[in-house]
Amino acid sequence: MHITTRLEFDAGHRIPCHKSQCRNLHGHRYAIEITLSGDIIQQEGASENGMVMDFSDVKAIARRAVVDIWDHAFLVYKDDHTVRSFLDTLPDHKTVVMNTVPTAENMAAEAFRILQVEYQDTYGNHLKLERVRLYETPNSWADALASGCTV
Ligand SMILES: Nc1nc2c(c(=O)[nH]1)N=C([C@H](O)[C@H](O)COP(=O)(O)OP(=O)(O)OP(=O)(O)O)CN2
Ligand SMILES: [Zn+2]
Repeated sequence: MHITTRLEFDAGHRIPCHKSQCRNLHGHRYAIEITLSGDIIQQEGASENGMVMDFSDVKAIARRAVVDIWDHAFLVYKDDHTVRSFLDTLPDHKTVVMNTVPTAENMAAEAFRILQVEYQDTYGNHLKLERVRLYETPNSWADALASGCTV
């Protein structure tokens, strides 16, 4: 069985060497979808009975490990020295320095890497993170998959 839940957040970024508009500082209303697989829990009387994992628990983990860190932050590539220097001048600014250029692909890969270890199989139901889908706009997204082909 597969389950998916979705969270949204706002963040700023730029793609420093982009051929067009995306080299400018701008922001998105991002959405992140978390897909887990596992057996349906069969434990009479348990809160999770009939579920792969409680959606609220899936979201709480994603919020703590990724969404709350990226929300209302500016995501800056570590080698984007111009913007990093500027951001450093802003007192108490929420800046997240990324090891890769903050494209949808790299953000999906990074979120997958972070979340993979967060979803623990506490019911012995083979719980596994299968996919992180990161929407940069309503029309464009990237998938990081457990198979590793896009991570
Ligand atoms: N493969 C990728 N291509 C682009 C990315 C990316 O992360 N991966 N990012 C950008 C820019 O960040 C840009 O902000 C988004 O580009 P685009 O989809 O063209 O934005 P629009 O607002 O024009 O989207 P519409 O859906 O057409 O309104 C560029 N490319
Ligand atoms: Zn963008």
